[in-house]
Amino acid sequence: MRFDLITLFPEFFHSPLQSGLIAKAIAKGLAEVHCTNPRDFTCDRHHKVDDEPYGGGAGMVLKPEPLAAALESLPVVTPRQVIYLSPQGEPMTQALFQDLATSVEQLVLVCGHYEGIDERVMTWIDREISLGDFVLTCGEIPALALLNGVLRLRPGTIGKEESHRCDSFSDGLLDYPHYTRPAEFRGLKVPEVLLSGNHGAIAAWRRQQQLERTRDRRPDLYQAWQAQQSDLDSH
Ligand SMILES: CN(C)c1cccc(CNc2ccc(C(N)=O)cn2)c1
Repeated sequence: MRFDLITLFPEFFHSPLQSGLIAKAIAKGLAEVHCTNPRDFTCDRHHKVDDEPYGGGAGMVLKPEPLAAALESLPVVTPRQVIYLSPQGEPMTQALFQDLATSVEQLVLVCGHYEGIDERVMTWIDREISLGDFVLTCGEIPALALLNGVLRLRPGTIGKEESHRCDSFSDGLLDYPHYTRPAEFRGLKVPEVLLSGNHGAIAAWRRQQQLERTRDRRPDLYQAWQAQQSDLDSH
């Protein structure tokens, strides 16, 4: 899978792409990541990439020419999606990551800054996606999150396929609590059932934990899950 990051700050991505499972996936050739800086596509003496908004108002807007030139400079690998990260986009979810991980071979991620990009650049954009309902100084952080979440789902990135199965959001419920050695830590014990070796009881306890935690912490997810359950029951 090829990721093209359109960013004014390519150095932002250096360290995150050199550590952890993402670095291993890149080293294994599961993905290649390229950064393209719109500033390299400016023609004026000052390498201007932003300008004041027409119609007035605070902040700056990214100019269309450097962005469009940067986008047009990229190799095209199909199937591809050109994604713009902004607070106005569709929210990132595990389902969205699953969709992207299985449907494209190239992801172009356009990282906005300031107040955003000139609307005419949307001609080159297929999809607008948001990390959540908040504003950051840059689109690089959401782009890194999306790259991470999508690459993680590609076969081979995280060893045991098993670890996808229990993703918090893959079955619509939050995850159950996890424990590891020692069995007692500062007087705090591991729930007996987990030490029992009774796999049926363990699975039941974990499911119960998922339901309780989702009900208590995320009533929105819990209701969606209940609705999905009644759909399943009625068929
Ligand atoms: C309208 N505006 C302020 C703006 C528009 C575009 C980009 C940026 C750069 N900042 C970002 C980018 C994405 C997200 C997100 N939620 O994904 C949050 N902040 C800001």
